Amino acid sequence: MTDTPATTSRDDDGIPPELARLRHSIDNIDAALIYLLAERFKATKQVGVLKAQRGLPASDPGREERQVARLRELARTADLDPVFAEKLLAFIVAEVIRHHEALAQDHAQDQQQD
Ligand SMILES: O=C(O)C(=O)C[C@]1(C(=O)O)C=C[C@@H](O)C=C1
Repeated sequence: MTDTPATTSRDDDGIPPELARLRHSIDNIDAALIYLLAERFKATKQVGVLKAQRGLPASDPGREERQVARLRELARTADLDPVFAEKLLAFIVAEVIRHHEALAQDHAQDQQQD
């Protein structure tokens, strides 16, 4: 089998052009979401290192509360379901906290070895 690019004309064969156009747009949006998430995780990794170095807790419920309120409001303005926006943030933040905890553990182990 030969390699096929991510978006192939073969994928679009035999489907209505309008559907193909919309799927192309969806693929672009999905790509943007992946790049945006990667940037967000790069930033939160730096936060995790900083927190580990200073012995700060992985999670900050007050900050999360403010983020939820802000994103729910943004979602309303953008005509997106605020409940979905809150769930998405919770999903992402849970992963960030997992990373923070792993970084804190690594940092504690490094300290013990010194
Ligand atoms: O802002 C922080 O303190 C973070 O660790 C980042 C972040 C986030 O992903 O936005 C993650 C965990 C905290 O509970 C709050 C926010």
